[in-house]
Amino acid sequence: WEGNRIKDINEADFGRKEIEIAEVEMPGLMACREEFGPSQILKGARITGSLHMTIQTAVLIETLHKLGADLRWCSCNIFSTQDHAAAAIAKAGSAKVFAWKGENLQEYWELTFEALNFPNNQGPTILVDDGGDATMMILEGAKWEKIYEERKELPDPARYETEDEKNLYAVLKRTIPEDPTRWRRCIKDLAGVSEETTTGVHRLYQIAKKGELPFPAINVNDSVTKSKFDNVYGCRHSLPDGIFRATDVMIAGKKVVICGFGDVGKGCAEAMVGCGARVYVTEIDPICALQACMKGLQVVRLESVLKEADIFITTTGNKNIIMAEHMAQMKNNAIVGNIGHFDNEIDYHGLCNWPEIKKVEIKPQVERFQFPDGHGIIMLAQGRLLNLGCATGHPSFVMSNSFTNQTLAQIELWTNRNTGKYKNEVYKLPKELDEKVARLHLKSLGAELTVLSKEQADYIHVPVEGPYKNEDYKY
Ligand SMILES: NC(=O)c1ccc[n+]([C@@H]2O[C@H](COP(=O)([O-])OP(=O)(O)OC[C@H]3O[C@@H](n4cnc5c(N)ncnc54)[C@H](O)[C@@H]3O)[C@@H](O)[C@H]2O)c1
Ligand SMILES: O=C(Nc1ccc2nc(N3CCOCC3)sc2c1)c1ccc(CN2C(=O)C=NC2=O)cc1
Repeated sequence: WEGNRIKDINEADFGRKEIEIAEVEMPGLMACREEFGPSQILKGARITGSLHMTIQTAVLIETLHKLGADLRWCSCNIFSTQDHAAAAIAKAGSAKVFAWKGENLQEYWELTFEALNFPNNQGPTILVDDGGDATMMILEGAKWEKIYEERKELPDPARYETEDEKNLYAVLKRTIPEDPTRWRRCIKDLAGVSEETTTGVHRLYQIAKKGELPFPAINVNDSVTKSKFDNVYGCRHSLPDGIFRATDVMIAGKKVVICGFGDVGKGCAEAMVGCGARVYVTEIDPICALQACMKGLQVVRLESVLKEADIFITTTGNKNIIMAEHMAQMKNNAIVGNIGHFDNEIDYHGLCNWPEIKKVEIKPQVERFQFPDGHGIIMLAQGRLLNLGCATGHPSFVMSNSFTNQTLAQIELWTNRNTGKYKNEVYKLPKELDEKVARLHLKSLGAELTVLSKEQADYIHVPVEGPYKNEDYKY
């Protein structure tokens, strides 16, 4: 399809049907269209997005488009694109899309370049990033342009360690000689970036700390209405979703171990209690452990429950939580899954290399590993995020909260591109906007907010219209 690079335009109608369903579940985005659409507040903006090309992201894209922006979009993960979502956006012309499920790394970086390459060799004027790859391409591109200007040659991409780096620099090596000032022009044109996740935000703070951030950045990840929704409510919904789709196991009456009792662990434990399980928690942090006790949960060491628990879920964001040695001691057909960090909470590699282990794929993303003694364990999503591998990630309503933050952040960056309000630093959205995101999601749930009297507002020292909490309030 002219100007797009997607898998199959024939999936567009299916995508459109799912987008229309998702819109009803994304009231915050629909409210933004109502409020900011008439004024075309993003008119003139060129937005590049590097964020999972899913049905929910399609609703974000069409919201930004309806606010007047011109968009080009790629995914931030080689597997996360839903091809029917990409096709629907391409067919509607809401954005030019450069993404398909199952990209290789060379394609991934070529597609990221395409998303950054507007007509007439222009770059974006605002950026939506998830994990920081688009930001990195721009910053590394500007760095390599200076090298090229001085030496009239560029380093060999093969010098880099990872396949990721090799492929990123291969794109830069090809494109810089064609237009040796592109990336510096892009930086000059950019009003800023709004970053979706912890990883990307961490990278931005590191760059800013070195004084090397050349445009403003808004940390969407740490909006309460983003992180609590992603971490607590998103996982509370999608953990059982993934387990049910993968195993059809009856959770009620079973012993479930949740490793980690942070935001994700709290959501997961609550879901498992709701399913009628007996829930055990492992923790390193005494405060989180005490919180688990206050919920009536048993705080244990993993080693103490290996032989009796039925389901083990890691949520720690740490590595080496469940090792092959642990799984060798588990009861027959114990279920093991991860919903925390990418793929190193569970020792999947060690399990695959256990002497005389037998691996049988029950169905995609569900494997049974049988030990020499005949007992086996059921591994979900190869130890990767089971809510993505075995289900469809977070539900639309959860993403509506995240993406309404993204939309408000894009408006902030664009409308303040010439006001000097934002310096080349990393900002969180003001609490008023965080509260606004929450407000935009109440009506569809039938919630009725109470309004403070002036006297009450003065009594608790807050404005009648908010913000209602101070910056370090723990929701
Ligand atoms: N799958 C998803 O959709 C999804 C969504 C949001 C977050 N996450 C990921 O989940 C992870 C956790 O996120 P979070 O917001 O809950 O973080 P968090 O820091 O709030 O919680 C992690 C908890 O694990 C505990 N922990 C660390 N090491 C441990 C160990 N060895 N044993 C037991 N407990 C240990 C910590 O004390 C902490 O309480 C992160 O990697 C995050 O990126 C995944
Ligand atoms: O990462 C995401 N998705 C994803 C899907 C499949 C997949 N398959 C993989 N592999 C690994 C190697 O072996 C083959 C299989 S990795 C992988 C990743 C992802 C994250 C957040 C949102 C945010 N989100 C929602 O949750 C809902 N809408 C959203 O935009 C989406 C996808």
